Amino acid sequence: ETPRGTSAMYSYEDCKATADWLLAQTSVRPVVGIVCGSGMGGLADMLKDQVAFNYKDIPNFPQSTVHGHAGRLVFGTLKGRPCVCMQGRFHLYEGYAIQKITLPMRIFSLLGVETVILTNAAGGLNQDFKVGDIMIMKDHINMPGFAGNNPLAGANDDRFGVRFPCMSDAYDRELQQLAVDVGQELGYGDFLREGVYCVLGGPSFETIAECRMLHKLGADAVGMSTAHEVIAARHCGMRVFALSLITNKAVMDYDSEEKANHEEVLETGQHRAIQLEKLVSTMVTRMEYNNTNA
Ligand SMILES: O=P(O)(O)O[C@@H]1C[C@H](O)[C@@H](CO)O1
Ligand code: HPA
Repeated sequence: ETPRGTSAMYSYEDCKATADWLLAQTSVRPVVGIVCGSGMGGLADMLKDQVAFNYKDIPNFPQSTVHGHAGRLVFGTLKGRPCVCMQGRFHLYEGYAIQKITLPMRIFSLLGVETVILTNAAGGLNQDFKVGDIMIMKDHINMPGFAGNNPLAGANDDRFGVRFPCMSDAYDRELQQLAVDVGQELGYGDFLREGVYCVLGGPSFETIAECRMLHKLGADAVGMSTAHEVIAARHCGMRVFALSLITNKAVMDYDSEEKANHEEVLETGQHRAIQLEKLVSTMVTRMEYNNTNA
């Protein structure tokens, strides 16, 4: 009998079929996979010689339902490096099973991707953070995971990875250092930070008491994505780098007039778009790869 909540929802063969379908339609053999956060879809426009697929046309793929997430998988090159970019990601609050949200990571891996760069919009809990800051993720707190909502729950297929993957090394330290170095060179020192991201289920934004609690627990930023993708990506052995754009300050004070809203999130994305693109594209050109295509 299939166990409850099984990750066998998409078997290895299903993922392989989707990857093979994509590989048959493009000559790009991506070594880097990029995931665009809310309002950061412009990252995909950096790719040259694009071959793009609407999610609705890709076998087994879910659909994007959130404003600011276009729903296209874009292949192309970034300064000569073959890349694939998700212009739109999936979230728990859209009603998808967690295995469905993270399916693209397994497909990335089967496409030959070695390194995943994930971006997200997040609320700043750290009182030193300002709107527009870019936070290099050094770690995460997976709140839904505490309640058993982990993308790896269910039968494990060893062809993807081991039953109990380590997460203390989830965020590649060399890539974090590379981001610091590139950020300094580009003159981004004033708004480049590092910190811990906490994922919640959403879609409601946090209460004041929740924000205070998360901050006390060690989170610097709060959002509704990324950590699940990181777990799935690490499970299948890809290197991970992630960053949060602080699009709003989490409301921590009962006297505050601030109210979190998705429009502000998208607007902040627009303001920082150029710098985000420059940071990511420069990092991609400086990374080391095993694949000879790169
Ligand atoms: O896909 P990300 O994590 O960037 O999206 C964040 C979380 C919610 O989907 C939305 C809230 O404005 O932005
Ligand atoms: N909370 C949760 N998710 C978010 C936020 C926030 O304040 N801002 C952008 N995504």
